[in-house]
Amino acid sequence: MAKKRKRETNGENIIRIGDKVISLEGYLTKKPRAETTAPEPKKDATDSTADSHKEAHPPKPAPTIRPTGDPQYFAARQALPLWSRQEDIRRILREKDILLLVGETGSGKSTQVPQFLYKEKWCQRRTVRVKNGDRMEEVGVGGMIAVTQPRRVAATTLAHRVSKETGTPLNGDRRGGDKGGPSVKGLVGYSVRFDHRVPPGTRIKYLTEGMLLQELLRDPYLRKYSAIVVDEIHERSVDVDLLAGFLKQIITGDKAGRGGVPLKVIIMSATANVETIQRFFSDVHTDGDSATSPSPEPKPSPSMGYLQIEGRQFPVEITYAPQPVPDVQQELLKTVFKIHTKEPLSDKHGRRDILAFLSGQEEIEAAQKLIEEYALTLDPSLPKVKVFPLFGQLSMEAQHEAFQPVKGGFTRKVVLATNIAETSVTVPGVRYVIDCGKAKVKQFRARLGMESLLAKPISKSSAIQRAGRAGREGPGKCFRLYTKETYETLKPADLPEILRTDLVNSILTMKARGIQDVMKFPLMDPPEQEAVEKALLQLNVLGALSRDGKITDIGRQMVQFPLTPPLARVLIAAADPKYDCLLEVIDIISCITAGEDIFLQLRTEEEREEVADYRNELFRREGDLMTYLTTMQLYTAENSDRVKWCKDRKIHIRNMKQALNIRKQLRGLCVKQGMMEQPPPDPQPYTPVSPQRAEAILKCFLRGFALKTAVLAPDNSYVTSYGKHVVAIHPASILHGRKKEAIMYLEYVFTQKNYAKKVSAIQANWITEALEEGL
Ligand SMILES: Nc1ncnc2c1ncn2[C@@H]1O[C@H](COP(=O)(O)OP(=O)(O)OP(=O)(O)O)[C@@H](O)[C@H]1O
Repeated sequence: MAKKRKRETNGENIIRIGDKVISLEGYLTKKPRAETTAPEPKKDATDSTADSHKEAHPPKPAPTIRPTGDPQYFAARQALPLWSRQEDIRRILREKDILLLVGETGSGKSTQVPQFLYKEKWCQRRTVRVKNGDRMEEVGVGGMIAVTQPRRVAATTLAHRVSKETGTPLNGDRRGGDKGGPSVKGLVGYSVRFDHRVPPGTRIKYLTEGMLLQELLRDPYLRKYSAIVVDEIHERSVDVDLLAGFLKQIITGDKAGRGGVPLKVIIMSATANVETIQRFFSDVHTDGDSATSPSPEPKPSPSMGYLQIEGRQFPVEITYAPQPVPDVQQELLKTVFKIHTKEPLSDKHGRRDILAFLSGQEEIEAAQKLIEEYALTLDPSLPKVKVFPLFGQLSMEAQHEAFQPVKGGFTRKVVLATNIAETSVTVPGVRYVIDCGKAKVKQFRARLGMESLLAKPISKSSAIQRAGRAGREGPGKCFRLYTKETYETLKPADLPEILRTDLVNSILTMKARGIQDVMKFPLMDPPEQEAVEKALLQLNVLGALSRDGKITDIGRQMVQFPLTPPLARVLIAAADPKYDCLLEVIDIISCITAGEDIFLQLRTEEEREEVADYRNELFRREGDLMTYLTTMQLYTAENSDRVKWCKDRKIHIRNMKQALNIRKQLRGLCVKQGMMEQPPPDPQPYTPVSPQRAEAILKCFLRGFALKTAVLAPDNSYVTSYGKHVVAIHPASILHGRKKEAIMYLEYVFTQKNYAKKVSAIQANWITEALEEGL
């Protein structure tokens, strides 16, 4: 990609990518335009019209089916509302390829459906003949069921639960098996980032949507699988929308790639927008890659069944705040201790623990501190309180702690979670839910290339899901820290992520999967054309797409990394002998992708004085990226007490550990891809990076972030190179208040003001160099 490419010069800056002609106006020059907002969701998530589509067959009387697996779970499984409908589920799927299954939270969808299906005839592995180039070859198709989850913690906890119910080991040894029956290999497995447990013989595999998308790149017909269960579709992450598009292509395609074996798709949720899903799977789009041209007439549904299962296992009593709550943290504290002091610790159903939903990591950590401090003042005759935080950036081990029974019998567990625990999961012991009514939502403004992360009111769908976490092991209670009137004003569902996110990643995934015309890819809610064009252009600048819109070798290499395309591009540039700084770049990327900032915010002058000397050792005048590098290098060189090392510098211990995990994974991937030799083990002596090497590292980052740069204007403000907006350096950056010739920033966020975050000082001419290298 090093060669310079000429832009078309018919009077304006334009570039052709495939069949798109995109203007470069505004990237290098100003082009004022009004901003638009993304459209509202079209339909209520809890749409009552769903009833009119109910399965035509009346429910059959509950057959007396004996569960298989571990007998200690028989009674609980038989009590689930889904249990008596298992024959209906099997019957529909014998006849049809798609089933939309709507059942209340806790009715047994995620745990039972795959168990109902894996013994079905259509679910057995078959050997078929498929075309490979000019010749026919024999391949195995089917045998496994994939169950996708929006989050890692849901995939792993469900796999643990189902492996217990089936009485088969997750670690793949042969000691398990139905009691008294023949020994079996593993039946259940899971696959999430950093962790895969797929024992030999696995028939039911829980995995994140992202992992299945990765598998699709390697196996476009999903030949391993007989069925894909898309669980919690209502969350409408970009990944699940892409997955739905790919699945639609497979089920409506000619099945030759699967040797004629159909792939069954089961879509599940408690709060799905039934109409949107039915409409999506009913009309057959043409994906633009097939030989046929788009059909003007929607074709009939490719064999879709719908089943709505009423009833929940246990009731959940909902209480609203009588009036608006001025201070949510205070109200949370009051509610936790009201429950704790007034309600029993357990009953005949088991423990009665608390799960509270807060908007983000910061709020959780603040609440944890408040609750722990207050708990110390309690009467010693009362049970103790043990708080567990639960948010996405925690390591999997730390997340799993919240799912363990609390140690010490006379103790109540209080789990403080983000919406990571909102769907799919059962947190054992939880019978009380406290819902603060907010969640941090990412919103990307394509035109500005800017992302905001603001706490916003949740949707009704989320509120229902949150309450659903309380009634899973016995009758539960949900305390909503907002009024009934506020609840009524909540939107039925959240805006699908694809309409409010940077599309660069999604489009690269489509291209890697061979989709040429991304505008024709089937999506439930297609994004605006302008957002797609911006993403195409950015991918071209990154060198991931050629000018004719095809994915390049670099693009193909980029999708192998669990990173955003700009960061993946930086990583690949770092392996180029011209820059040769892969280990350093991995260290920096690990720190910036490990969660919220690894540097804790210093709130008081005292705190600042306390850490000043320590932190000065880490700071580099080149800015935040080089500071992260020094921090990681010194941290890994430390071989006595890393916890103390972090505490002295007010560095987030958990995030630093997570950064180490990411570093290990990225190093492993780079070795596997032949980008570097196995690096020497830690600890390595610390050697400061020379200014020349720092320049190479920053230039490498510019390969991914040339469009995220700003130049100092005569009035001392920073003006972005793309769009010409004024941006300020965020107070958390070490370059805050400094005047540099030009800056590069990895994030552009809107909170109270437009802020550049993760900032580095660069030279203005490096920007043009990097852009020319890309174009
Ligand atoms: N990890 C677990 N520990 C204890 N009980 C569990 C666990 N997972 C599931 N269960 C039990 O199985 C029941 C059914 O769970 P399942 O996840 O299958 O329901 P669901 O219909 O998929 O719910 P949701 O829509 O809320 O995800 C739960 O209500 C709970 O009683």
